[in-house]
Amino acid sequence: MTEQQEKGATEAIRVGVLGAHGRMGTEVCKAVDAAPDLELVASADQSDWLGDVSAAGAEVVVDFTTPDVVMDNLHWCVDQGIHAVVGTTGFTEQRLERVRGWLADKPGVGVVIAPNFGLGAVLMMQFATRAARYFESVEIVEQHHPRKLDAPSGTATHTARLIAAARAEAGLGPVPDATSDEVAGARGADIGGVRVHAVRATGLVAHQEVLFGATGETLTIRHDSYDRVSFMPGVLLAVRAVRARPGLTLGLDALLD
Ligand SMILES: NC(=O)C1=CN([C@@H]2O[C@H](COP(=O)(O)OP(=O)(O)OC[C@H]3O[C@@H](n4cnc5c(N)ncnc54)[C@H](O)[C@@H]3O)[C@@H](O)[C@H]2O)C=CC1
Ligand SMILES: O=C(O)C1=N[C@H](C(=O)O)C[C@H](O)C1
Repeated sequence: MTEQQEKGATEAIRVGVLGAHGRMGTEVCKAVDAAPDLELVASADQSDWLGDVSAAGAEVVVDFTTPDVVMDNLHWCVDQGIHAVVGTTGFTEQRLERVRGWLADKPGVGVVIAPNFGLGAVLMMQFATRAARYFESVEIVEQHHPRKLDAPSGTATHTARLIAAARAEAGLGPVPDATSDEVAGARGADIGGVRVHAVRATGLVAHQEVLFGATGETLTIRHDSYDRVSFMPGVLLAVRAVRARPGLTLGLDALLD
């Protein structure tokens, strides 16, 4: 039996990829193509017509495009009744609310949006959330390749929000910081009271450190993606799960558990 016949015999999930020519999209196409239970039916980039993706029968669309187009893509998917797995960054709380609104009108459709599909990165965020209540100080340093469009990264932003929520729940006040005289930007961005610093350098892929401090000790939690294949197990996990998860799933945590 050929691989194609095998896929047909087991009713493979029909997958379309948006941003297919990009760094992530290229890897996703390869990973979907290599998975015996998935079939790559459409691979579209910015000059392609989205109608071709639905015409090809995609049941699940994977989006790794850019923050300025992802909302239109996602709206289109939900409208068409196509499930979506989204890795593209730029999801503010307002954007997530809009997605929830679209999904309310399409109760059968599932959307998974994950700021990071690396399983190690998901664990790094979980460990950081767990540690947050025990340390009065915390800062995040994210490091990425220089072609990244946004800063701070989606992962760092999400981590900062998780830590801020854990600190608030534990009744911690603001982090101690006497700095009042700074060159603009020297102390990084402030996300929910957590300072986030973004480094861009050739040779990097995607890396993050969360530095906690208390009297007499520090704890550093670090994750490194050296290759974009590191995101693929998480992407495929979401592709396999999304059809059975109507509504919005934020992050991979629920899928891992
Ligand atoms: N959640 C995660 O685990 C990860 C998320 N990302 C995020 O994914 C996004 C893409 O990252 P990269 O692949 O590095 O970027 P990239 O720039 O290499 O790829 C983006 C691709 O999207 C295409 N594109 C632009 N507009 C489009 C449209 N309207 N329809 C279809 N395709 C369109 C571009 O032509 C390009 O090929 C970024 O937001 C990045 O931060 C990246 C790595 C992991
Ligand atoms: O642009 C990237 O490369 C990455 N983007 C995501 C982010 O902004 O967090 C995930 C990962 O860090 C790689």
